Amino acid sequence: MEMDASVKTTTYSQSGSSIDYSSDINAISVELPEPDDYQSLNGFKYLPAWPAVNLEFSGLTFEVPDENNAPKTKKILRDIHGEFRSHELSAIMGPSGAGKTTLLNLLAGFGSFSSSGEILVNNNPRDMRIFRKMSRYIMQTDILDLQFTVSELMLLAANLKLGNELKLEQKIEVIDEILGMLRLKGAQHTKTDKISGGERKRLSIALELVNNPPILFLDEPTTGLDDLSSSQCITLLKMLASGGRTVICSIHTPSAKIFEMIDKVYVLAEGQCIYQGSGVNIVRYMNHIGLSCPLTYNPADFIIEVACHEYGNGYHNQMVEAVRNGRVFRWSPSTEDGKKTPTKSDTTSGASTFYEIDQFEEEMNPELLISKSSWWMQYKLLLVRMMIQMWRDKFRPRSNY
Ligand SMILES: Nc1ncnc2c1ncn2[C@@H]1O[C@H](COP(=O)(O)OP(=O)(O)OP(=O)(O)O)[C@@H](O)[C@H]1O
Repeated sequence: MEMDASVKTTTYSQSGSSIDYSSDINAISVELPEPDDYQSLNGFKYLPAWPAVNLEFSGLTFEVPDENNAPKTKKILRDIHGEFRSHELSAIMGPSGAGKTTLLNLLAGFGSFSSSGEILVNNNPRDMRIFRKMSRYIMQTDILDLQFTVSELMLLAANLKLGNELKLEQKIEVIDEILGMLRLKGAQHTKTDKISGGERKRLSIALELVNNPPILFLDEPTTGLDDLSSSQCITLLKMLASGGRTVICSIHTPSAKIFEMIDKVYVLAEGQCIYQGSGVNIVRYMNHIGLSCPLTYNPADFIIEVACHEYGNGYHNQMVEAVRNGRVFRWSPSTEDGKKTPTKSDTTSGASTFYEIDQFEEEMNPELLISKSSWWMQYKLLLVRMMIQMWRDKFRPRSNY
């Protein structure tokens, strides 16, 4: 029981915040002078503003060895093109096996060795050194430490990601703001094995927001959630996008309500793109090519059925061709003044003017690329976390059967 005393919580109160944290996790935070280059953005008072990011890809192909036909390969993605922009919530849709996760992984920078094609970040070739710092990937199954409360995990993430850049009080303010925005304050003292599915998903997002990344990738964020939690999750992602971020998720069959909230829909079928554009335009587009979506039908279900050839085989090639030759782009959301690339003033703070920039890297504040916490600090934090976890696990009440 001695250890229990050492892990008892301390209450910290700053700017209306009243979050309890494990004193062991707090022990590693050291007070430093206030940094100058943080600004108020989106309610995130102390987090740095990143430049907004547009992601463009062309000729993207991904193939794997065909196990049934040894010397041959199987094409998972076939020469696809597209663009995902800042300030937009984009969704990659398609039937099971269409290649959604594969595309999301390639865009996030995983498995790119066996792929071909070009991926551009704000019109420049993607530099993985920078891209890794600015993007976060939230997987379908979140891995959370069950023996910690929501607040403790958030503070650990803040210490790992923000290092000594911020004082403890400032980190607590940041955490408070994020938990407030994601409606997690009610669960802040609850251990993560007790929180609901929707709260778990929001916590996974909250943990990744700690350094305000400009690009978020999410694999099936609504899987396993009920209708209400799903639409709350998508509303939250839309809010993050409207703050200047580029939010890209894969999604299986969204409800009509969720589908309406998506700014840009990218539909895959058999590794090819059959539609990219605004979700609200999809019915008019399909009408245009001779496919009539019944009034009472969910357009998302309808296009997935089309992708599964339920309305015949003739439409697939026609739709792929319309994407290839650019005819489909008239159904895309309009860009401001026809300008697509974010400017220096267009950041995750929510600014929204667009014009050309030549060197994206030059626009970045070099401070953003420097790791905020040293390997030694990370080692100490993770060691303390492991010890607390082992201790709590040892004294966790177990059922007798
Ligand atoms: N490394 C690999 N080796 C062999 N096959 C693969 C590999 N990666 C993906 N595939 C296959 O490629 C296809 C697309 O996979 P992917 O996971 O991208 O589909 P998805 O659209 O996300 O499907 P789901 O909605 O079911 O998750 C599937 O048929 C999958 O089995």
